[in-house]
Amino acid sequence: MINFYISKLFNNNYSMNNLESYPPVLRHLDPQQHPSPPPPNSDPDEEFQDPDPVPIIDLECLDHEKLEEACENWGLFRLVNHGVPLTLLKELQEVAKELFSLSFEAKENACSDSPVTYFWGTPALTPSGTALTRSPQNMNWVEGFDVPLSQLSNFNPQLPTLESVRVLVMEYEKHLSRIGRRLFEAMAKNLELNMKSTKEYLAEKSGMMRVYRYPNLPDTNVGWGMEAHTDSSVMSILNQGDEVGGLQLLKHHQWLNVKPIPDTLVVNLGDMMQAISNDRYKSVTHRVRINKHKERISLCYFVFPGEEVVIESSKYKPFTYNEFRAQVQEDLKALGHKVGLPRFQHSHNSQVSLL
Ligand SMILES: O=C(O)CCC(=O)C(=O)O
Ligand SMILES: [Fe+2]
Repeated sequence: MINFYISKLFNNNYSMNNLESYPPVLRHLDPQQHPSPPPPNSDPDEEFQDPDPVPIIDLECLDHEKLEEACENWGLFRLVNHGVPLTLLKELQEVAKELFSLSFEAKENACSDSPVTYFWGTPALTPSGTALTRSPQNMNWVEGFDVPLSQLSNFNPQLPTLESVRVLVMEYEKHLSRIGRRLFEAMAKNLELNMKSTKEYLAEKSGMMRVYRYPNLPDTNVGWGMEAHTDSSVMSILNQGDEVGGLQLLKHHQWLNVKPIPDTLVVNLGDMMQAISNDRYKSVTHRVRINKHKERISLCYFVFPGEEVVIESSKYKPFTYNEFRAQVQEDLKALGHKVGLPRFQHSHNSQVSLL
């Protein structure tokens, strides 16, 4: 009976096998408390604006003015002509899907004693990779793998699907570190940062990768795939496939759906870029909504500054990424949410000391 309820909760084509591939907490949804709403004629959550308003940046013919406008007014843009083979983007989506569809226990076992961390319910991890526990009400409807790129070449997973992910991710990393560097150099030029600091800002091995799966649920009011947040990175480069939407960004107090478009990547700026640019560029607030009908796979590559590089700008006290990350962890533990950049602003000193 319970199994019947649970499988009804998920999509009709949602087999028990698939359900067992999810972490138990993502299966426990009480149908009495969360009755499914009647289907609306049109669901505003799933509508995309036409034409798509998100700025498009062409990496092959980089237009500095357009890039500047996107960074200042959006903090997010779509990247085309990025040079990542379409087959690689698709293969990554497919192999990630295959990995997630393994049983929960198989995924847990594959990652014990491994540099890759398997997590669920929150994207907030400690530096050692354990998920920071959330109360069930604040749970994010997501499971994922945290992939430390610097350790991948010595990693020898027993699970064949994880090995396929490793091989593809190593190939993908080459492309994405090139893209991250190229974009950062163009932004640094626009911001007239001196070249010495530009080279120092990005660490040699500055990337990190996360692979996510968001379940589909008929009642999307149960919560968020990923709640509203800003990224702590310099920038984040997202492969959200070409089928299932879910990413939303906040612009002028309104949430806007970012349409999945084949062969494009989505770049969003993070807190470090906002600080480096002295608030000229913005770390965009975004979130992921749950899709009623289809589960969603996304792969996110994060570009970080060197951990000990001091970020200096007039609006912020000098700080390193290590200090920023430690503060975020402290706030998550103490307050349950990230405070982020305001902690480091000159003008917020007095307020922060009262907290
Ligand atoms: O899955 C997505 O589309 C976005 C993920 C995200 O925002 C993040 O990892 O910070
Ligand atoms: Fe994010």
